[in-house]
Amino acid sequence: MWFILITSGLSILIATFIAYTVLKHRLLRNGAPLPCPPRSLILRNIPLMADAMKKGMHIDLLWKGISEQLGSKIFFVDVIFFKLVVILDVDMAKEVLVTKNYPKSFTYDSFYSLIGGKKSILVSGGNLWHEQRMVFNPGFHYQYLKNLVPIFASNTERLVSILDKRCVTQEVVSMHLLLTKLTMDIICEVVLGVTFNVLTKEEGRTSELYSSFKELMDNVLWFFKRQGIEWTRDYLPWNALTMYRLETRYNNILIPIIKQRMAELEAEPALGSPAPSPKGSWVGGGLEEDPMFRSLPSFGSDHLSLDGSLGTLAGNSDKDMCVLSVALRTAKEKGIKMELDTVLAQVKTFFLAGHDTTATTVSWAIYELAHNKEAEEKMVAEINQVCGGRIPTSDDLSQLTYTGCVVREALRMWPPGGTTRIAPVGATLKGYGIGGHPLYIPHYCLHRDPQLWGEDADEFKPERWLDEDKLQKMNPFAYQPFSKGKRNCIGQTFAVLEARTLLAMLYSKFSFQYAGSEPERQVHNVTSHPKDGVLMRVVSRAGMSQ
Ligand code: HEM
Repeated sequence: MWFILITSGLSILIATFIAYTVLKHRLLRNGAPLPCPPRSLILRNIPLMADAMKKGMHIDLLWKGISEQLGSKIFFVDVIFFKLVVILDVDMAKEVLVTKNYPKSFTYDSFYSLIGGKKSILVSGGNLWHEQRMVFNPGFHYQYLKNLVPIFASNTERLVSILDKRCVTQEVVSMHLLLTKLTMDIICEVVLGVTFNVLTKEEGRTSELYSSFKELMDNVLWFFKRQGIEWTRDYLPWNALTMYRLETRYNNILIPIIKQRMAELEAEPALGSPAPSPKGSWVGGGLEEDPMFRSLPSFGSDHLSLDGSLGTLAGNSDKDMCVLSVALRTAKEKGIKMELDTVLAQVKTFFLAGHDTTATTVSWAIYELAHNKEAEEKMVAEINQVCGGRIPTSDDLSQLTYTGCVVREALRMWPPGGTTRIAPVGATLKGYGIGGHPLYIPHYCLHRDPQLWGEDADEFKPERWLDEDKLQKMNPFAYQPFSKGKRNCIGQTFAVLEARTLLAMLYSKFSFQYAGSEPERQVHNVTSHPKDGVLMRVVSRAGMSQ
């Protein structure tokens, strides 16, 4: 009996595998065949990949290596059940992201429990995506976010007092861990209008929100890293039950708050017609009218039009002004019905996409500045001159030009993510057949390409962002930490504003000495981030000047 069951199970598996392999080759048959590493090259690259991961090198270096060996900026590699098409060419990236704006690929399915499923603004498409982006855009617009600088600042003050103590004890701290918790506190307060004190509980207890998020994330990643058996997560009952338990625990913290905000907005009288659209289009948070971005030479603005207005930001208290309340108000004015599961999906997406990414950016900036004292001193001089020792205002932040260059440069050298799209079956790209398979654009490879950035592409040079003439001549798709086109990052203004606030407040009081192993290793989860936590010894600036 068992023998029959096992052999028929195995036969079904083998037949499916053969059918799938035949099918995937057929899918790519349209257009010219894509370059692919010969089997030997793949085999050579497996130890390379294992070695890279062990050493904590950036995984995208593997794609860079294959591209150089093949002499092609587009190729595919076999990833067990599908072919991954890797694109390192700026013009091809433009076609995928802007000209065709292909939808997100199925590879995001692995993270559904973290982002609330297919209704998430990160992965959805069509009308649902359009509506959600329109409803949430106002809350990520500079005109609104600039009012939230005090929230960024008051949370950062708590980090400052933790670091004050560490200056005395000379204890080494993981800046990445502290910043991850701080940015989680900030995103919670900005999006939901509540404080969870994730950072302060670091001293003793763990916040329920943080531990439930982390447990869910660890579980998702465990399976994500084991591609061959990933399906067992959802189909083996005990794995599926664990996932259900973890997701429910996380959801149960968020749902009551969301329901409360929805009830408050339901009870609120309608505020009349929405405010008129601000000048120009502003997908991605209205960067063109954002003085923070205007203080830097422009580079590659690609804002595309999307209907929307600044919405009505009116509210009486902090919670009325949270991103969620602003979005619910906009939806009400536009007659868009917001279901609980749709709202939950967006809140979870903002939590996932909106804290570790910024924490990683600031961590890398601190790491690079610790290795580049000249840049640090320049930035500190600017911060002292503009902020004069007080807590920065939004106007101050928009004048921090060099600090802005530091943030841009940290994002160039260490972009936390990439993007993966999928083209319909039969699609071609510059004559190559690409249909039906995920198209991956590794931002790291574009940002470190010497052909695009020059021979110093691997060096941290914030000054490169001041060379207006050179920037104007560059292809805008050479730099895309926030991706490009309509699906660019909704939180980019938020992230840059937050990063500038953090750097201004931290560096007006402290300097950081790197205390980790050289070079800092990297880890690749949903995003790439520093593996060793950016260990730092904190030095008080007051002490330095005495
Ligand atoms: C330095 C910080 C950040 C970086 C580097 C970053 C990067 C990115 C990238 C590369 C994408 C495109 C992803 C893809 O195509 O798969 C993206 C999309 C997105 N990001 Fe960010 N992000 C950052 C901060 C934030 C913040 C603070 C938020 C929200 C509070 C946020 C929310 C989102 C959302 C909702 C999307 C999906 C947008 C859409 O498809 O319409 N991100 N981000």
